[in-house]
Amino acid sequence: MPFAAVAIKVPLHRTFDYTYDTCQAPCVGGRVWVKFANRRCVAVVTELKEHSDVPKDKVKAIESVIDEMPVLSKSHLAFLRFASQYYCYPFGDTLFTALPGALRDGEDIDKTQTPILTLTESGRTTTQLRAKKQLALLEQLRSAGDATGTELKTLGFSQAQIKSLLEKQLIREELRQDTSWQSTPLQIGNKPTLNPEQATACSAINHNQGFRTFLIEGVTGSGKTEVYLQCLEKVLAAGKQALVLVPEIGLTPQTVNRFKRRFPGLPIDLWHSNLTDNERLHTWRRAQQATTALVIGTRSSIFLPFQSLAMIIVDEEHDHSFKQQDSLRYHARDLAAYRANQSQIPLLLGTATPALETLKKALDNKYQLITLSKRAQTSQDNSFHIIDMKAQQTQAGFASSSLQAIKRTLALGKQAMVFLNRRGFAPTLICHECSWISDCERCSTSATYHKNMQRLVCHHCGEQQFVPHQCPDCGSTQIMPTGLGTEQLEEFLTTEFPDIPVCRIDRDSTRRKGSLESALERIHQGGAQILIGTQMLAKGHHFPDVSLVIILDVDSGLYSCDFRATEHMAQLVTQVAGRAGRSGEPGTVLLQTHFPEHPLLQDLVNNGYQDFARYALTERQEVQLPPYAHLAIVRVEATSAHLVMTFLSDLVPAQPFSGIQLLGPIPAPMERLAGKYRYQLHIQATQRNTLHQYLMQLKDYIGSHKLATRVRWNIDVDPMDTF
Ligand SMILES: Nc1ncnc2c1ncn2[C@@H]1O[C@H](COP(=O)(O)OP(=O)(O)OP(=O)(O)O)[C@@H](O)[C@H]1O
Ligand SMILES: [Zn+2]
Repeated sequence: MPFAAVAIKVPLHRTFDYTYDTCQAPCVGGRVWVKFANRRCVAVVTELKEHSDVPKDKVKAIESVIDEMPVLSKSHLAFLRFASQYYCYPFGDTLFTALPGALRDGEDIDKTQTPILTLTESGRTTTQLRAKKQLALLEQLRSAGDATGTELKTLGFSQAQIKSLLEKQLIREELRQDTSWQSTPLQIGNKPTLNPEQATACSAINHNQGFRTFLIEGVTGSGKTEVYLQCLEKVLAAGKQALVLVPEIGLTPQTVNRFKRRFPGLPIDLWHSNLTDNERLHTWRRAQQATTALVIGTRSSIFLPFQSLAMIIVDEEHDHSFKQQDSLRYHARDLAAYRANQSQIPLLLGTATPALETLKKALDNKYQLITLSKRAQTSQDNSFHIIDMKAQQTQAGFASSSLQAIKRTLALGKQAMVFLNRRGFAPTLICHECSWISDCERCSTSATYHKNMQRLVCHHCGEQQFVPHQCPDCGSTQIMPTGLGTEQLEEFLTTEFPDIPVCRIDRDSTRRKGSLESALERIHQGGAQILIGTQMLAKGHHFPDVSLVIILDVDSGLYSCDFRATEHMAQLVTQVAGRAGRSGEPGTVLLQTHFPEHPLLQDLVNNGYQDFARYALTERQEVQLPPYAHLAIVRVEATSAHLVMTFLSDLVPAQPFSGIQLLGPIPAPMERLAGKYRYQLHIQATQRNTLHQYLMQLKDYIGSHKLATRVRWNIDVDPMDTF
């Protein structure tokens, strides 16, 4: 009797056997409907076989077959199996995480047409429209060609604007048959001549055959993207596909347009969290059928089933958004390395501030290191200055010299950028009389004061409270905001510089759809302005007019309990600083700190990230922390602290396991979050294999533990932080 082993979306580390009818045979990698625990659900066939260990009278039959052709190829299944094992996450869950929603629900994949928006005759000539944004949309189609709804939405246009233009018959939707693009010669838009360093980089990459990882360590603005573009040229001209992974906030209109303009007419698809199920399905299918040439996407695009993938690029590889922080806790960069190896293709990792993991592999010659040491459009480097904040008179957190620097910059018609990685008005309210603090009721942290909203908001659990007029403890009316947030900076700078437009970019100011895009557009129009932002403003943007950058708070990064905090601080400082002086004159970067003599800060400022990172690596080696050891964290939470402790203590074996160091159970740095108590067990090993062997056993042990269903637990392999 023939059997099919199938994966089902359940939190179990195994597949399930079903029989099937040979006249309607399933295929490996195809979907079927099965009955599981009295529920009808979609399953993916992972193996067809002649024997099963399930007793004959217990085994059920597949209800019906959905796909005649696999939706997941054998190699893709192998890739997902690897991801499941590596991240200790159930195979069925992993597989269903990778599939787009429509396929998870059993929908048909058999669509071969994509809706495209194109200009009508009158759309081509219209130059007057009352709605500016609609006019901009027409302009976009005129300059960069037809586009899908997904693309336009990524570029900051709304569904309402599209609809309105459709009604005015200035654009129309055409269902276009996906055709092969491989047979038409690749068109290439205007491009600069590479400088010698870029040319060396491209030639090293283009001469490569098979799998190889390149780390392009290029200072900010050194033209890494240009290197990607010129390497892609070769791949795309050969009719092969490529994937460009970008950080969550890196998928800006600028980036997208740059790729579109360079390769006019080429089918380019975008992938990010804001797509509809249908849009995802389209891109999935276009990747699989090779009707798309290039996908630019955020982390989950690593799961797309390309038919002929020939290059993967991870831009800003150090960025934390490549690591998923819940369910399948994967790192897209690390999975990219597996996929590149599996497909025997090159992997390009680019950044000005490599993660220490990546840098170590490059220094160990596992990756080929390519350095771009000069900025592409200016010959000089930015100048850094440390401002000692000890005993300084400050105004809204600014030293007087910082304010003067802003004045000078604006007088020259340039832009100044102020960076503070904390949104809201102030991180706490404090009672002047009794020192009551605005704590979040559900977390061991304070709630941030948001003046515009008149609310206290916990940035960890999202809980909102009204702002009290009187101290809840002593009744005093002397409650004041303490500490700084971006809202406060905005209020202060708007009063200080009344004639100058001030633009704040953080998660609050950009919540409305399209608001980030329009803010970025305003900045790009240039002229004297002050930009205030959190890390949303730090990365990837090219603002030619910014000549001054002020970083207000580096100190929290110097003294944090997390071992990656200094690395993270240095990356952020370097990336933010890199926004200054990107064209013409070099920029000025001011760092305000209470610890001007701190050796890491000195190293960063005087010798740059490259030096800092190499020094930081020797520090990690001394204390045997990643990347010199491999780490996994078991995180457990429940409403009862006792339950969590009992469970975690039970995971610590009586006998030590050779090659494994355990730390814990210890409370998480934020012990209480959203009303739950959180504890952790750190598991560390010098050998990757030892760690994974241990985790395999541990995962099975946890799965069978009687308390496992009464707590929430997860295993985080290669965690990005210890919070
Ligand atoms: N060879 C070149 N000649 C002239 N201009 C160039 C050259 N290479 C890049 N540029 C320009 O220099 C600017 C910075 O280049 P690019 O965006 O590629 O740098 P990057 O290293 O990717 O930047 P980031 O710091 O954002 O990561 C861009 O405006 C780009 O068009
Ligand atoms: Zn909270």
